[in-house]
Amino acid sequence: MAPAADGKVTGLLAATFTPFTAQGEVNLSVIGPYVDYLKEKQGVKGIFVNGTTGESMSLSVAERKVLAEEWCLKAKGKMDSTIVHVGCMSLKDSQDLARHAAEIGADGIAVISPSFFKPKSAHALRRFLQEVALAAPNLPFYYYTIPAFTGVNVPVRDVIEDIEKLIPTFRGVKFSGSDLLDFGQCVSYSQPHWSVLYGVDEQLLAALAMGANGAVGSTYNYMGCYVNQLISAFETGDLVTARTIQFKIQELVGYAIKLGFDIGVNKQLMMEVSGLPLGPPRLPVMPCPPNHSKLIIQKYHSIFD
Ligand SMILES: CC(=O)N[C@H](C=O)[C@@H](O)[C@H](O)[C@H](O)CO
Ligand SMILES: CC(=O)C(=O)O
Repeated sequence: MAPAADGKVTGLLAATFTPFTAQGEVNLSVIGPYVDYLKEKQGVKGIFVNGTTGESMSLSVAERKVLAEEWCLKAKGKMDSTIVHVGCMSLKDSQDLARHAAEIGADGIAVISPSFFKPKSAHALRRFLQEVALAAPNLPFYYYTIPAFTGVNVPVRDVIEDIEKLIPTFRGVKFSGSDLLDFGQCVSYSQPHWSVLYGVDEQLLAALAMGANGAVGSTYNYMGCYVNQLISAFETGDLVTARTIQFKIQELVGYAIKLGFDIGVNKQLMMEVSGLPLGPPRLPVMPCPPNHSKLIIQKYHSIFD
């Protein structure tokens, strides 16, 4: 997946963690070194900020703005794409963040459906997305589905039907669900200038076979270098190598799920692998228990070293 000349997003994007101080305040000073780590050590060429992994729904709008600004600033000239997630429960907050993302030079915005008052139809969801997109009329727009978290199960294929008539800036989907029927139908309907990006890292290979243009995920923070090898192997038709790497990722994620995988555990793993001081997660997410962190990092090294 060579970078496309037309700005189309391809390859691997890391869904970044939000660095906090030990006291739980946003810690902007880590973002510069974090970008360098992703580029130099993980070979990651894009970032997806303030998403699920970044605990966006636990951040204030003001925090999301300073974070987005710092990520864009530090990623400039280093990352091929910086996508800022701007979805909120309130349309007004989402529009505010969308306008802000345009001002700070983000390469695109993504929006998750509101999940307290859930849209009851594809139409309602499309109208919400449209109103957010209109606040940043020049920015590439991505719909982000993550049904396990939102409880919103509107088929994405229904959301994207003739979507450019509503949202001329529509450029793709970040698909963090395991419904490969819906995913395949999105790829099959996708336009040449769209990117259909997959977000369930432990089954990326299946999505690549189905035609994914790229991947956005939390584990690319610390396994990006291996997943780049998986993608290259897939592209050269070496499915044996691609599967070997995918199975290693499944072994780690499967192990973490058994222990209780959440953003606290995931963030701890990233801190241990990268050495970056990312701080604790924010309540209600709890910090990773020290015994779990030890076991998971041992597992990581036993699989990848
Ligand atoms: C819930 C969540 O964080 N999903 C991420 C992206 O959407 C994934 O990258 C997962 O963290 C990853 O696939 C591990 O399960
Ligand atoms: C994983 C992902 O894409 C997110 O954190 O939003």
